[in-house]
Amino acid sequence: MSAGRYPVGIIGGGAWGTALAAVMAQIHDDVLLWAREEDVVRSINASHENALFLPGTVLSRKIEATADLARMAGCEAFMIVTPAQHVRAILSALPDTQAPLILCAKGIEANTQMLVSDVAAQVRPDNPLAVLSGPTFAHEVAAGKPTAITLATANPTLGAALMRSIATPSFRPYWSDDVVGAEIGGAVKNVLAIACGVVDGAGLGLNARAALIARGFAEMQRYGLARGAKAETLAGLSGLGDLVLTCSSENSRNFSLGRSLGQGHAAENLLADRKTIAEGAFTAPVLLQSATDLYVEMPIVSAVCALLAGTITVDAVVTELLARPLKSESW
Ligand SMILES: NC(=O)C1=CN([C@@H]2O[C@H](COP(=O)(O)OP(=O)(O)OC[C@H]3O[C@@H](n4cnc5c(N)ncnc54)[C@H](O)[C@@H]3O)[C@@H](O)[C@H]2O)C=CC1
Ligand SMILES: O=C(CO)COP(=O)(O)O
Repeated sequence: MSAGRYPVGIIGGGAWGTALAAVMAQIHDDVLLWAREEDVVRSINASHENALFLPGTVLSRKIEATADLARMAGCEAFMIVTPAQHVRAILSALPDTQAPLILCAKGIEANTQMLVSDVAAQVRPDNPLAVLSGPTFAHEVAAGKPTAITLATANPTLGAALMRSIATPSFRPYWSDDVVGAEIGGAVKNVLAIACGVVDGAGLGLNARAALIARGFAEMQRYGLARGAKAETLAGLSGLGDLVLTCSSENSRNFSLGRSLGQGHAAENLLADRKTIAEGAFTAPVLLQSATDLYVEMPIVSAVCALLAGTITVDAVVTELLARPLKSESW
């Protein structure tokens, strides 16, 4: 990539877009971040903090925020970091560009069952695509803590160029040619993190959590392989790696949503009160529908859907899962 004023533009000023801007500021002189909220733009430009979505992290002065998408036209590559359900709209509104798009949302589009890369390929057929996904809590990445992540793109030359433009001494991408696998790992683990949070909130113990991670991973593999993912991608950073991270920490919004469900709070109230995104709540119903269409069994995902819909209690869901017919552990 040739030198330009903004080597990488970031679209989305939530916690993750802001953390990625902090990473980019370690290696690039100017970083332009588009945020939807004027408050976020003001907070970043005036106080060098994203007080709404990543409070407490002091940001580099190299980061400039804007609410004007037209300003992003000169960027040589884009990180698309809005929630999955808004990627279609934001890509449609992006200025005319043929720059590579690095897709960072973790989810599946409601109604269409499309992965974010499918949406991007449909809306922006002329832009090269890559997916960035892995075990990456935003506040740790923004603080410069060591992090490894999958950068998936079918084109190895593009993969190498993008890795060079985003890698820092503490942020290490690994290339994969398996875009579908990288996306499915990130989308499915969010739903499984809700389930692990439920186990924690209901006080079901660490054995149950380990069982849920292992059986949840079996669900991720069944579904991923049915959609064309490679097994090794699902077992890598963007699959198992991210599953382990988000299933074991209250820092995960998905885990903490599940924890409150497990403590008996109503899903409707929890979702209405949220200021930040718990992607798993949006992914769960479309994932279950997609799995059903593919004849893939996903009992844990199904249980999360029922809990989110408020159609079952935690006690009943646990009884149901444990009462399933005894079967072989492989699949
Ligand atoms: N926070 C994290 O640690 C990580 C998050 N991700 C993924 O990044 C994506 C964004 O998550 P966060 O930055 O954490 O979100 P956040 O919860 O910190 O912020 C919410 C974001 O949603 C945006 N938003 C809300 N309504 C919108 C609309 N109608 N159109 C466009 N944007 C809208 C807000 O502007 C804001 O950027 C999600 O898919 C998430 O799974 C991926 C890796 C790590
Ligand atoms: O995806 C993440 C870490 O890799 C963030 O997880 P949550 O969205 O559950 O907070």
